[in-house]
Amino acid sequence: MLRLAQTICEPCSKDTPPLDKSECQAYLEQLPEWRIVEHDGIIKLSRSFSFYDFAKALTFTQRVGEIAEQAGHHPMLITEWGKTTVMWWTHRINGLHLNDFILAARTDEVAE
Ligand SMILES: C[C@H](O)[C@H](O)[C@H]1CNC2=NC(N)=NC(=O)C2=N1
Repeated sequence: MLRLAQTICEPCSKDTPPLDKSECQAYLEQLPEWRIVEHDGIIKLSRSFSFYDFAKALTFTQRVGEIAEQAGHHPMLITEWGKTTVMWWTHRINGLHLNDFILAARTDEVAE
């Protein structure tokens, strides 16, 4: 099984089909803290990270923003006192793509 965090994101066209449930479940084995949720009618990858205070949550938010910019693939970030919630999905296909799982794995790496 590929190590998600080290996998290179791949180009995604609007005709690319979203991953199906079994594909998502397979990738999710490497992301035990993440959940697949339906939010605004779209299937997304979601995880909340807890922090000591708002400043720590904000620092983490900035780090996730940096890996998103590097990859050209961006999450929804909800930052509040002591917590940041990250949701990944691919807008272009209104669903989940391998890139979302890669970025979720990289998100876990910057949380440490
Ligand atoms: C033009 C730009 O590269 C595209 O709009 C990118 C930007 N970041 C993105 N992020 C996510 N999550 N999904 C996308 O489809 C997407 N598209």
